[in-house]
Amino acid sequence: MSKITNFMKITKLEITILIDLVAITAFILVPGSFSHPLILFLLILSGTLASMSASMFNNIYDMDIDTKMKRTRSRSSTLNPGTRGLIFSIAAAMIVVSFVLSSVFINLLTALFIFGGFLSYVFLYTIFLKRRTTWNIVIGGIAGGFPALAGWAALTNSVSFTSLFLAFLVFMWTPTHFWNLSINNVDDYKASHVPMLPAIVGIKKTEFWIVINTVILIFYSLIPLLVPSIKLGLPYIPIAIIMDIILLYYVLKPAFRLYDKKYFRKAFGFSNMYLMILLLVIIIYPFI
Ligand code: HEM
Ligand SMILES: CC(C)=CCC/C(C)=C/CC/C(C)=C/COP(=O)(O)OP(=O)(O)O
Repeated sequence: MSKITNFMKITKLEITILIDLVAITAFILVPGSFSHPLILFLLILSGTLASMSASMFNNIYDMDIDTKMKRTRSRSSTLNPGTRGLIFSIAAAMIVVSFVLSSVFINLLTALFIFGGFLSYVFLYTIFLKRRTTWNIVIGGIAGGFPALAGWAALTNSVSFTSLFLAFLVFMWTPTHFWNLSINNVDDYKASHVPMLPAIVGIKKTEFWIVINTVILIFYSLIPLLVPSIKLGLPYIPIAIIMDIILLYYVLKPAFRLYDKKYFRKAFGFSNMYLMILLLVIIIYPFI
């Protein structure tokens, strides 16, 4: 049992679940989506394989720094020089199966969007940006937008204002999501020379940029009020306003509590809740 749980650790399954929820949300928003359960199943399967594969390649590439960081060093029990070859082969097989399944049984555009998420996470973020610039997670955050484009394209073979809105919502959400977490691991990032924002500019400046990014995210989340063609269901706006207010409370609190790291951890935790609840409200509405 521990072999399976350890293997799941290097696939970052908890992240993949929220990534899948992004794709499912975009899929559900397409009129008539309920009559295509098989396409939805294939979308989730292809996206899950790609996301897990990307996470495995990320962990293989980051083996040198992951052993130096408290949060990630336990991965070496599963991923180490002895198992790297096997895990590389499994990850490679997963992304190939993902691309074949999505391109053959859904459509090429969806397969390209899923593959785009894989490429942007593995190459743009992990290999090119992560160890070079404090903009790493801002630009690398586009990886999280691809599932929304894939979810809409699975049934329409196209892009829309709605799928673009969802893609950029995840993109805008990512810095608030990750910078709160990174503050709790700032010493790790300094030790491994990864230029995450708090490791370079300090905690107070990072809190400033978290608040700025969150204010922009809040205004962005309410854009459907101004763009009628982005139809997310009646409950979206009122729930978004409530979630925006609570998110702002969580991201401002550290500044009023002497930048105590536990409040950044709470803000990180709520940021995941924030995105999950906004997505679930959109998914559940058509069923009520
Ligand atoms: C470049 C963009 C991103 C970065 C750098 C990032 C970074 C991280 C890191 C370092 C963790 C902690 C993982 C661990 O300790 O094992 C994490 C957790 C997580 N991330 Fe992100 N993330 C990004 C984008 C996303 C996206 C797009 C999603 C989903 C839409 C997402 C969802 C999650 C979830 C659900 C967790 C687990 C939270 C928990 O364990 O409670 N992340 N992220
Ligand atoms: C459609 C598709 C495949 C999309 C992929 C999107 C995706 C998996 C985004 C997640 C990005 C992420 C968790 C980065 C963290 O890596 P890190 O190296 O900073 O985290 P670590 O230090 O925990 O390894």
